[in-house]
Amino acid sequence: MTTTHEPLKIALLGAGNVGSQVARILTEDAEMLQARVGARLELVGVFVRRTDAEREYQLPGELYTTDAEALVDQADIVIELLGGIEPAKSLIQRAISRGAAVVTGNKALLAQHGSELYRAAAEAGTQLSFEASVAGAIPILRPLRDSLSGDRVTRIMGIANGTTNYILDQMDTTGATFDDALAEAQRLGYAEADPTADVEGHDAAAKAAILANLAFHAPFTLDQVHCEGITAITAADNEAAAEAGYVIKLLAIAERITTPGGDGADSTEGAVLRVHPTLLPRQHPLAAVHGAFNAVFVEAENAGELMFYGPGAGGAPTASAVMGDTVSIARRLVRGGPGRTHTPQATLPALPVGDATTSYLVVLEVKDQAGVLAQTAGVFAQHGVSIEAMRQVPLPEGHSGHAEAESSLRFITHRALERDLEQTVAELTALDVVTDVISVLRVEGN
Ligand SMILES: NC(=O)c1ccc[n+]([C@@H]2O[C@H](COP(=O)([O-])OP(=O)(O)OC[C@H]3O[C@@H](n4cnc5c(N)ncnc54)[C@H](O)[C@@H]3O)[C@@H](O)[C@H]2O)c1
Ligand SMILES: N[C@@H](CCO)C(=O)O
Ligand code: NA
Repeated sequence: MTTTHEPLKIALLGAGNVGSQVARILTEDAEMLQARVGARLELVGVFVRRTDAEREYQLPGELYTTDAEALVDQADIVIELLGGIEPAKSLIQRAISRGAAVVTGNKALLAQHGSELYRAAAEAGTQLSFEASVAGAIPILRPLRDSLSGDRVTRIMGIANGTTNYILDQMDTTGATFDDALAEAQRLGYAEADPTADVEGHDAAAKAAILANLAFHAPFTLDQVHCEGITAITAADNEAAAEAGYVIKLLAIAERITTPGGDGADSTEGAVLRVHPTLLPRQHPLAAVHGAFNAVFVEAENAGELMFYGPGAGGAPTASAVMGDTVSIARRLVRGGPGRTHTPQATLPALPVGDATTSYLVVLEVKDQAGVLAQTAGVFAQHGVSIEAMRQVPLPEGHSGHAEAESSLRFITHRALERDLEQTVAELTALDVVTDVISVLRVEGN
């Protein structure tokens, strides 16, 4: 193919897990990319901490630089794969203000400062794309932004963090310990530089905010996401879940809701964003997502239920999403046409998690005496929480138990307001006949 357009200059910031794979693809697939874009994608430099460090994919030495600003200033497209807030944010702002297009996988940055950056890009008439920031290789942001832009998304449930899915899956299927599974996820390049962001749910929460932005066309941020990680999940939780026919997944949930109102209060339309360990029935499509795979389950008014599935982490898969954004941007630079900027315009308030409805699995260790059932069931009733199923189950293996405890009770509730469920559990905990609360887990998809 003949190309008349001059080469497009690409600056790569970061040569870690993802950056080194982007460098490899830009080099090894240069011809293919040129054919698809209609111009050569010329890698003009890679910003690194040390130019002489050993890397997974080695480029000619002269391409490495420690001068990020000079590199950004000569680029048509800047690919940011440093992670973290600074210097990533300033470098992206610098690129935008020069009119360069930007591709990033930096969810931590976008979930906190996205609105400011989207606005800056729109004002500068340049493009900012970030498919890699949510669910790695899976095309999910483009479908939300484009394919579903004529529909109304009502709810998203995602397995959006590969590391925690890998850990929970290993614990469920092989009985691995939390620490061993985490070490393996780190070795395989799924985990963030500081894996606290993975296991405490912050990475999934950042993705929930970005997904909600695109799905609901409103500017949600990380601090509006209710976030619980997986560090408190115990063997007893796993056992209780398995015994009741569920699997535990860390879900990122964004849903449009209308509060019930009543008692003088008006009903409000808004969105609740939450990340927490969640029980799913074993037959739910998301329950079949194993290892470090991700999946995003989308419900829309007209489309119905959709599921997007694939590798959500790892160098090469994430680099695939980065390259997709890069090619798309490059084509527009070559052929003209409006850039794709994302400017959330709707106003949809973020509502507190107490307004969400869900159901709970509650496992209590109780004294084996007359009236225990009536007393515990009574607490659910007082808070208007309806019980779907109740069973007396054996105390979990390895659960030492209290001297007077001879039994445990497992309740599964119908859907109820989160705040009513929370109060129910608090009151159950305080009952004299309840000697321990073994598990409290939310259930979705039943
Ligand atoms: N690894 C994945 O599976 C994955 C998936 C999706 C998105 N992401 C995102 O992609 C980005 C990159 O992830 P990664 O896994 O490649 O991380 P990484 O830690 O492997 O690579 C980041 C690189 O940037 C360099 N860097 C960081 N700060 C720097 C600074 N101030 N100056 C010079 N160099 C600096 C680091 O030395 C490192 O080599 C992050 O935003 C991450 O959240 C990663
Ligand atoms: N640490 C993240 C990388 C992908 O964003 C994960 O485990 O999913
Ligand atoms: Na993606």
